[in-house]
Amino acid sequence: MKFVKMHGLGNDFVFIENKDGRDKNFSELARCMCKRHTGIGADGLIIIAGSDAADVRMRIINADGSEAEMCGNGIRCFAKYVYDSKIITKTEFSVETLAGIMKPKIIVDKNGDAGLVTINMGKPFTDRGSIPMAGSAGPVLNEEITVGGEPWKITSLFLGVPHTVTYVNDVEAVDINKWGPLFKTHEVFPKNTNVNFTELIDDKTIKVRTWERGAGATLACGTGSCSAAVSSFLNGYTGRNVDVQLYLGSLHVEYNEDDGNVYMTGPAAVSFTGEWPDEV
Ligand SMILES: N[C@@H](CCC[C@H](N)C(=O)O)C(=O)O
Repeated sequence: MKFVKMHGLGNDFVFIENKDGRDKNFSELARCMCKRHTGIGADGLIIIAGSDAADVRMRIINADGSEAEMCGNGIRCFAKYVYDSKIITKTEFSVETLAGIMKPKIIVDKNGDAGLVTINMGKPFTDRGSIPMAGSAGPVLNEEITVGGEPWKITSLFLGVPHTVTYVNDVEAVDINKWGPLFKTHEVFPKNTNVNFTELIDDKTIKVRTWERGAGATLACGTGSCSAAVSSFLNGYTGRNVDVQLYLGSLHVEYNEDDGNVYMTGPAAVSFTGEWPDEV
């Protein structure tokens, strides 16, 4: 089985094409491929498949074998993959995901390949009941919960996947491997949560470190960056346009005033290609 290893600012994925088109359970394959020491090593497995509802379909299986609804860094890589390999020849197209239809826009580089990619991530939802934020009261801002015996203020929302944002003075000082799992399984999150420890730099810049459901601490999280940007705007800390600083670079996020959608722009890169034995 041919695979391509890609990453979006260090959030890394194995890509395979589901050529026969049948829906399969890819959990075990994801667990084996994603293992850092005995596999290819990745935060998730992404499957490229055909779609009746959009130009193409993306499935994302986390490193632990659980399937996520969406993946922000993954879909930028996905867009580069399908554009550079000519599965899709348009620079603007639609991708079916479990979180709905996403719309990538490719910015073509000087070699004719996909360079930066902008994704229309759709509208944020309130977290717990999946109520659209537009026209509703929106999420509860800075709600206090007790995690690991300590009080934390959180803003939770659903932007492709469930996210919680909590503000800290210094993200580097937070032991995210300690706190991440405690947030993830907290009783207030029926589908578990990803958690984004967020430091405010100025009204146009935030710094985010994410602990992900299904993958643990990652170098970047696209849906998490978007959630932290939306939360920062709703809390009155930033404007609608924010640069999100991550370990290996930045994502630009715009929470558009006119259409209520969230637009994320950032890089996507191929690390290497290879063959994986078919018998897992
Ligand atoms: N890294 C991703 C999010 C992947 C899904 C997440 N682990 C979940 O299960 O919710 C991103 O860039 O958005």
